[in-house]
Amino acid sequence: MEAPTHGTVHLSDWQKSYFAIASGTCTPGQKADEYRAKILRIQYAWANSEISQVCAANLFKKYAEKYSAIIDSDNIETGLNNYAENILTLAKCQQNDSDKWQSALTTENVFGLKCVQERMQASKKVQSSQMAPADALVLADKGVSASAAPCLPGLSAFSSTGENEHCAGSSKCAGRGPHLLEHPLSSKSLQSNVPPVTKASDILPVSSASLSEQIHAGFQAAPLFGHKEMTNGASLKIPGNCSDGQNLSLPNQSAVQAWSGKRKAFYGLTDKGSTATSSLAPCQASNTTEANSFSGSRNGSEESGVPGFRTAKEQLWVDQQKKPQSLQQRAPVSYGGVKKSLGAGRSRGPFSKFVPPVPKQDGNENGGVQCKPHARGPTEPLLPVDERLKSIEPKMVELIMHEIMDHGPPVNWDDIAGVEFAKATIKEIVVWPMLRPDIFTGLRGPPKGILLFGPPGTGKTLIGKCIACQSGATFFSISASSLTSKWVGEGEKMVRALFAVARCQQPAVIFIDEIDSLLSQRGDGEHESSRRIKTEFLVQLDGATTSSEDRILVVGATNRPQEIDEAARRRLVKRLYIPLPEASARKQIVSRLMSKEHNCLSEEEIELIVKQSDGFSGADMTQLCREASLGPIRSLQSMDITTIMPEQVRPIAFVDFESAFGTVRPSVSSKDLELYETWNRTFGCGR
Ligand SMILES: Nc1ncnc2c1ncn2[C@@H]1O[C@H](COP(=O)(O)OP(=O)(O)OP(=O)(O)O)[C@@H](O)[C@H]1O
Repeated sequence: MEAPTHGTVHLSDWQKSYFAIASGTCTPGQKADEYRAKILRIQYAWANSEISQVCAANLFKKYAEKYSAIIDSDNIETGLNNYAENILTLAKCQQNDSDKWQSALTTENVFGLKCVQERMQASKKVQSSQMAPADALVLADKGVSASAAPCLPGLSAFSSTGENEHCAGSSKCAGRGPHLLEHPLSSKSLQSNVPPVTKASDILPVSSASLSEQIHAGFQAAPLFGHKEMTNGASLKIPGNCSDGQNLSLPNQSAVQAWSGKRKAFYGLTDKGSTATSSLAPCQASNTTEANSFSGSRNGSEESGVPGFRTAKEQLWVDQQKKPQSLQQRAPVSYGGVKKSLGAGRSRGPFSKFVPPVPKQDGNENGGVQCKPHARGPTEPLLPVDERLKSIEPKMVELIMHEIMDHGPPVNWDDIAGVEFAKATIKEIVVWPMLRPDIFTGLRGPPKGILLFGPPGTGKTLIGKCIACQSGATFFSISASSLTSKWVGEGEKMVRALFAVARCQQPAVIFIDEIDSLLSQRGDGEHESSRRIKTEFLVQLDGATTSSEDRILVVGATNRPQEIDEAARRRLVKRLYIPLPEASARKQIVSRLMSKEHNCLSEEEIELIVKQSDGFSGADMTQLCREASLGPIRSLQSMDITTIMPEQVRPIAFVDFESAFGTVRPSVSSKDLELYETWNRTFGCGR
């Protein structure tokens, strides 16, 4: 991008800052400032039509991610991780690497301020114990004076967490200063004293102006994402409760809120359902419920190094917990704050109905480049606007939505009997990285493809689905043979469309059953269309056309691993053998299935069933139980099936299993098993 020539931005500045950042010599604060400045420059360039919106959005994403990564990083050397610390820094004007963020407020002068003095006096008089004793004690422990803190009762719990955004810019910071501990009104008095609300103008006017200015400057990046209210001066206006005079609207609080809002804005810009206004409204979190839950959930947590303090990621986690159960299930904890705000921003999971990407309906949501949930009527046309879906035929998206995307019930690890090694490996290499992309980076990053191989009916599909459920990913399940047969001539397009939709719905798991038929070794007789599908698949799998940050996992399953060619094998880096269930797993399957039925099986009888079913697959065991469950019905021979009462059906007994063994046989031959074992020894990643 060409450097804008207007204003104070010059090419040399641009280059200088680039080299400063690249040199690795600048502090995290300087880097953050630089990235923020870059974001502004991008915005100027865009506003002046020097770059396209797409280009601006891409650049913005890039730098916003870098910026967020710094302010979110828990690493002391590379990040400005500590939210409270930064607020404190702002107010104290110490340890601040950026002179842009200077504040006139210091620990030394804060007590000299008239308003603070007044509040101290007032708090002396007020004996009402609006603050919860526990909170007060926590504050006291920290040496923070509530009497000096301009907190409302509703904010008391917040204070106790150490992240009272409202107070952080003023007395909390001061409270941490050396003088406060010796102050007559310090920890003892705060235990019962909560000061009355003070007019905004009374409180610490000194620090407000400069901070507000800086923050306004920082906010100007917002329009790129369509949050107009952030630039028109309303960005620092606190909506709802906060502005009605009941709560504080201290100038310096505003600054701190704005600082927090500014940070949140970076999370909230593209976050589903998170408008700029809400992200700039810490006061909403100051209602008692929020404050209490905040306090409660973090008590004793030392994760961030500040007891009771929550980072933005943790806040996200708490927010997730507050969502209805169904939502939680669909979108489990995502710690990838940066990714969340700037990535696909999906809010649905594997079991909800597919929500096609549609154009944004108003400028304030998502900035128009992301997918957005939308309740679409049956006749309403599908309008893919996501860049990644522009070249995809809508009918393909429809097909994927109806036939490939899985809407079934969730699967837990406990639902899969046995295969402990495979489950443990998958959790480690796939599920955790999908849940914590921030930790599993570089070499720890998840593979793009894994292969589950083994006899039929051993739970490979279950595992694929479980991966999706447990990692909060959207589950796409397709049989490779249907690519070549069902969508004749369209298979290649379907592969492309599938990956494109998955990219919009990431994190996503694409489960491909019978993957051998897609990736079989090339032969002379290979059909041209099959070859094209295979090529397209390998291209997609390689991520050649995708960003390396895409969180899409391909899980291939096969009963014929030996047919997979070398190139494909290499790409499916983790090849896990899913063997026949051992005795303990078979017992688990029978016990689990029987526990849902009326039965009279004793422990010994179950053991006998397990013994007798040696060599059965999971699917065989299920079939055996089904067959046995029909026994009681068959024994009602003489009765009219249309008239019998449910209670007339006797419980399932061992005798039913005995007769079931007469018709249900193991589906896997020992010869096949040998083949799997051999292939596992050669190419498998198991033990
Ligand atoms: N390990 C297992 N634990 C519990 N149930 C199992 C297990 N393995 C198989 N089943 C039962 O068998 C059914 C079929 O399993 P699944 O489809 O996952 O096997 P698969 O290995 O994918 O088979 P295929 O190779 O034929 O596609 C499951 O719905 C489940 O009822």
